Amino acid sequence: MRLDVVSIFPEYLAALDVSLVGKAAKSGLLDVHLHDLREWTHDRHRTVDDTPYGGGAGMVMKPEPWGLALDAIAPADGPAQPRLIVPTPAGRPFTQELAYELAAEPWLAFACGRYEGIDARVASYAGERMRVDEVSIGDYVLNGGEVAVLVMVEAVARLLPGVIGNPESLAEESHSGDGLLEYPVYTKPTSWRGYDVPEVLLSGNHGLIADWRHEESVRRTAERRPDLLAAWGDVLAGKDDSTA
Ligand SMILES: NC(=S)c1ccno1
Repeated sequence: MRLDVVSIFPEYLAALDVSLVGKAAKSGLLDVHLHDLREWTHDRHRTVDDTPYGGGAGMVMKPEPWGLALDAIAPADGPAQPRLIVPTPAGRPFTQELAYELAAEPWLAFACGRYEGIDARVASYAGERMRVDEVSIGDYVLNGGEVAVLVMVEAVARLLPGVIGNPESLAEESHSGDGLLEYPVYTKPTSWRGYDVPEVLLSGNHGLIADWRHEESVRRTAERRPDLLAAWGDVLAGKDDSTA
């Protein structure tokens, strides 16, 4: 998978060189290209923003540098186009399902907005030749898209074949498989500061252990994410219309 990230703070994305994503890049599973948006400015001050039409606080990122950046990274007459992801609090939710979808793409490009955001015409222009998704990692506002890109790249990269050691572990994670939250996990010692590992986990009875883990997943989901449990209930009751 090729990844391009455009930002006015490309050094923010240095974290992509470490840990799991860094290993994937070094092994050739990821081909990461970081770009400084200011490469595509031509004035003395390397201006990337201006005041918003219609008034209001803050500044808006100018379309010109973004247009030149997209044209340089993914020329209109090129053999392929990336899927463009624009992190924004106004975007569709980033979910594990979307992470799996993005992990199947051969080329992703991320546009990191700053200030009040990127001139809306940039997404329209890009949309003429590539799929554009405006995506939010949560209902809160950051100072820019860089942190969101780090989150999304880690969530996507770890799903790529060969990136994590044991792909079986992906099946039992929160928000995967049955869509419930993951059950609590324990390791040695069996007793620690007066806290004991649940007896069932020491029983060696795999059926009982599986039942206990499912019950714990349902309990946790009911306590912390009843919204997920409602959706799960609909699926069980055959009301799920996602296949409609
Ligand atoms: N919630 C997201 S993705 C965001 C981007 C910029 N600010 O918030």
